[in-house]
Amino acid sequence: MNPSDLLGKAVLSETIPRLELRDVCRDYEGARVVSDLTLALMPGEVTCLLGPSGCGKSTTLRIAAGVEAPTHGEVRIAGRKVADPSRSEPPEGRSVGLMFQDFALFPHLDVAGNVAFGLTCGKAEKAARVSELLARVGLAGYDAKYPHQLSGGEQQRVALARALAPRPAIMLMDEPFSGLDNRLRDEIRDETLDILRDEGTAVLLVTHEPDEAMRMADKIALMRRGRIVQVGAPYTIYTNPVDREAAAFFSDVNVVHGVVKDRQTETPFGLFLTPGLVDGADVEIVFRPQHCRLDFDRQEAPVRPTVEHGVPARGRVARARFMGNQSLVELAMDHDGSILKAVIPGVFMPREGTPLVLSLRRDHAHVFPCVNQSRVADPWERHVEQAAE
Ligand SMILES: Nc1ncnc2c1ncn2[C@@H]1O[C@H](COP(=O)(O)OP(=O)(O)OP(=O)(O)O)[C@@H](O)[C@H]1O
Repeated sequence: MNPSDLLGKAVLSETIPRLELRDVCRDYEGARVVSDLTLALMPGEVTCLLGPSGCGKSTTLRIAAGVEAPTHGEVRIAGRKVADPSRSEPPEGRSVGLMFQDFALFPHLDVAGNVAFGLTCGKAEKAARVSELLARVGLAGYDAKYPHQLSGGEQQRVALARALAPRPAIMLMDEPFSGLDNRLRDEIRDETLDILRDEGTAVLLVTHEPDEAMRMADKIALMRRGRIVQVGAPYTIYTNPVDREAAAFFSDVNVVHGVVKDRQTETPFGLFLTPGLVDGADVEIVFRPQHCRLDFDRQEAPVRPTVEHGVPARGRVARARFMGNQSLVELAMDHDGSILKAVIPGVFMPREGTPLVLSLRRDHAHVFPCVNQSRVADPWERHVEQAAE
């Protein structure tokens, strides 16, 4: 059976989202755990719902699967409404494949029985699909083995074959690789992705690991406290974070504080333009340790400011650690004693107390108004203009 059959003869279009969540909310005991969530998954696209523990990722996935109903909003599959607060079709009618961390193969069924479990076609067709899938996941000839005779990675492959068997239009995966050790995880993750892409399945993968999302996703939907705060390609999300918290979700960040004056902000690293913000607004300049440069502080040949790296600021080494293929140097800054971190490729282990100058890639620095700033009531200029109208 193919996905079109499962969707009641609806033709699966390449231009209609396979899965759409529109303004979905979910309340538990009066508390809203998913808020106004809108998301569309296109065929063959892997979307990662990424966010910290408890932000509502699994709840969103369960609503997409049909295990739970939305309190508000609707779910559409291939353009057809399958759930709103008054009605929610069960998972069987949705053409969704499910893969969870606890992949729970049926222990009393052999591998072939597990893979064939969701198939309703004739015996010969079933056998053909099972062989095809076992070959696809690298387990040809494992048909008669039982789950307890398989390694964790092999069990995971069987779970994938089982989920793919009915050719679901959508695959919903909740931390499916977290039970595997690192090397196996990378391998299985990549293989799984290749298979899902080949099958043209739209994938929604829940994870709290930024590395996993960056590695797997065509599109990341970053969630926080029940809401999607940013959606985009991994590169975009990483290089253009929507705020400090979004930046800090992917790596350590350095933060330098400043106050807006005449649409710009003076810092020990030079001036930053801060258009749209009112005088007196507190801002933070956020940059990743990877985007820092360190130089020795030579009085006779001082480091000059450049367009790319701006003005260097002085500090002394507080700590240096070797991290494998790079070194992490923590610098106590002369201007305020704060610690800023720099990641330097290769081995760079200066002694504690060594004077260094730190500069940053200005094109990778982000300026955000402080979230809990107190100096002005509202940092945005437009509000002041609107109020004056
Ligand atoms: N059945 C339930 N009844 C009451 N509260 C629930 C229920 N399911 C989830 N919650 C709450 O909803 C919030 C979101 O939970 P959810 O499992 O969706 O988060 P998550 O982002 O997937 O977290 P994790 O990464 O830890 O699995 C949490 O505060 C959780 O305690």
